[in-house]
Amino acid sequence: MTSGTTTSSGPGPSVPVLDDDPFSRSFLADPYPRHERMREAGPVIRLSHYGIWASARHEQVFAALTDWRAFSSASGVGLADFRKEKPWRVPSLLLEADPPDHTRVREVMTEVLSSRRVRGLREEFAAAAEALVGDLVERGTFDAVRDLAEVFPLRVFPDALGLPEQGRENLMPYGGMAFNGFGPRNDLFHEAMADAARIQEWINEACRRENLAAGGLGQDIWAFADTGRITPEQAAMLVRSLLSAGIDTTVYAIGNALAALAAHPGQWARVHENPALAKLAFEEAIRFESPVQTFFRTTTRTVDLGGVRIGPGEKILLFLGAANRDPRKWINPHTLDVTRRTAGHVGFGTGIHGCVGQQVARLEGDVVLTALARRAATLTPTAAPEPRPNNTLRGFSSAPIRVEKA
Ligand code: HEM
Ligand SMILES: C=Cc1ccc(C(=O)O)cc1
Repeated sequence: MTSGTTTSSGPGPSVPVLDDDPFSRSFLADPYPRHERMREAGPVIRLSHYGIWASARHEQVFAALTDWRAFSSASGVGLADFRKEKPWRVPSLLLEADPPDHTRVREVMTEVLSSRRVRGLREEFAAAAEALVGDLVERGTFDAVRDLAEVFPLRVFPDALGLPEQGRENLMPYGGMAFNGFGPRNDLFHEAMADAARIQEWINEACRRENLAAGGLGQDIWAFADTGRITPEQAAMLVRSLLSAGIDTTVYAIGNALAALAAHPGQWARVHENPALAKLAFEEAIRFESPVQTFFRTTTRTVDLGGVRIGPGEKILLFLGAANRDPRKWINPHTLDVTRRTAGHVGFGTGIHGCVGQQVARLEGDVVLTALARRAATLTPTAAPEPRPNNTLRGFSSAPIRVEKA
């Protein structure tokens, strides 16, 4: 990292240029000081390593996410510009589309993942959380990631989706392909894609109507194909969206929440005293250690963002995790506070592409942290969490903890 030089972007003020590589292992291992440098450099900056624009400030990230007309998703929400290069997979009908194409399939997915439908999952999710957490607390020491964060979502979500038991070991690797696939073709990308053909074959099979159990979210999507609201091809692609976004995100989020709460015993004490705080604690953990750190947009015309003029067809990297720690928006942003008012955080994005599965995610976080709050008086890290580098996701591959039974 060298200090930024400036370049003019036209009549506006000169724009700071930084040479950080936000997808390097050093950056991913310790992003927060780098975020601070980018926020302090200006509302919008240039990252010369990739020749892209970027913002790490809440105001500009929020503005870009809500202005889908000027900041498009249809050219891809990763570094790759779909107008210039072939995507590694068929683009998502939701994530990588703009209105009007996006509108109808988003309406269908919103109905499939309605609050009422998600409430109907609570009993089963809570029972699974109580059983798993009960066993782990009896053990006294366990790995919050390997034994809980990686186990619980893979136990409840594929069942809710209606996936067959066979082959579920492909789900996390496929999420790894999706999330590393938003980055540059670095070693994280190539490692994730090592077995791509076989895994994509399994995913395509898993999306077929005949392979999805009755009563699951997958069949709920397919039912819309019978109404003519969507085509069968679209139904399969929407199931693929759930498989892409619905597993790794919650695994990383639950792992991050547990690691953060173990590192802040005073905050855990508050949740243990009042398990109803579990839901808030999970939301604050998503702000504090955002599982989804970044997404790109592509400008559709000359735009002014934070006083900086950006021409059409430009990639801009939005640092959601940095926006969630911007001192211009948050008081004591680097402090975990389970009673904080987290409204406005962009951990689930915002605007028309805001996370359509966030109620499922919140349910998973709530039932796991509630089950633990009732049983564990204290959480104590027994070793530092092991970072798990990923071009888009921030989280850990291991977070060993000891719990004191309540
Ligand atoms: C804590 C867990 C999760 C986090 C942090 C998260 C984060 C996000 C973010 C930041 C976006 C916005 C993408 C953009 O603006 O380009 C998004 C979109 C999306 N999420 Fe989530 N997500 C989570 C869990 C889930 C789950 C469990 C599902 C499925 C049940 C899901 C399905 C989706 C889909 C389909 C989209 C695309 C929506 C659209 O483009 O209209 N996500 N998510
Ligand atoms: C937030 C991540 C995300 C990843 C993939 C998809 C998709 O494939 O539609 C949606 C959201």
